[in-house]
Amino acid sequence: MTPSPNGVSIHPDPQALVATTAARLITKLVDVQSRRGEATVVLTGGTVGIATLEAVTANPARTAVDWTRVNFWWGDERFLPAGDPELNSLQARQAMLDPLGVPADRIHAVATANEADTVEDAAADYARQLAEAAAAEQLEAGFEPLDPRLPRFDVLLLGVGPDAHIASLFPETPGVRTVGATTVAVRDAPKPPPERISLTLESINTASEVWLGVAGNDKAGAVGLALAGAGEIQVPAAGARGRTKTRWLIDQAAASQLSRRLFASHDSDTEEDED
Ligand SMILES: O=C1O[C@H](COP(=O)(O)O)[C@@H](O)[C@H](O)[C@H]1O
Repeated sequence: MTPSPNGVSIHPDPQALVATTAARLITKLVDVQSRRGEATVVLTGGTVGIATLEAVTANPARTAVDWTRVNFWWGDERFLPAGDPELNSLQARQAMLDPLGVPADRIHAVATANEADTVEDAAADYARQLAEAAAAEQLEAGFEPLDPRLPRFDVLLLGVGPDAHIASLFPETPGVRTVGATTVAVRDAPKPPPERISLTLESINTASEVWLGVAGNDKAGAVGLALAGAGEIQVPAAGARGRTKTRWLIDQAAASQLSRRLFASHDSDTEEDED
């Protein structure tokens, strides 16, 4: 696979990072909607991910987006009962989806532990939801999909853990090694809760744009390794690539192990849209 151009943007602090990412997301959604009418975003959990959604809600420019015509999916979910405050989808609803009035039929959450018997069932159900949306979209829009099992993802947001995990794909685990499937059930995640559902790396990499939002000193090693070209099995964040753009949106602390030479070679913040 030819790597898409990387853009690395370094912000002074986490507050500036999330405010700028929120503004970028709003602009991107306005652009996509003006071309195609509707847009699709894949959300992430985690500190930066949820703070970014809060910043979208707080941004006065949010009204430029037609939120009734944005489809939402998740890169990963924690397999927990409905109502558990650790659910990525619940946090996203509270931070952005509910305040902005996103209609229920645009929100494609992973089944909770009340709705699916096992984490494997939840992963299979999520794959089925994705495939159904892809089939409907292909019928309506009539375009040739990159992967017929997946809808088109305009922007896919990711956080990065201190161990360089993305979504629920942890280093050296079966999840990050999974090929040939769109979703994967995770049973022994090193970060609680142990049971999770994730898009696979090959699904993540069908997105037009992948944005990795990272803040903090504890993430600096992961960012440094990922941008130095580490292997994706050891450093999952290194394997996340958008088809037209991969944006690393980071704060100064997370950038502290990024060599100037590497930063210069990745600093091609070109705007290339495929639509
Ligand atoms: O558990 C998770 O962790 C990662 C990173 O979270 P952070 O709090 O270290 O930023 C997140 O991307 C993922 O969606 C989530 O399930």
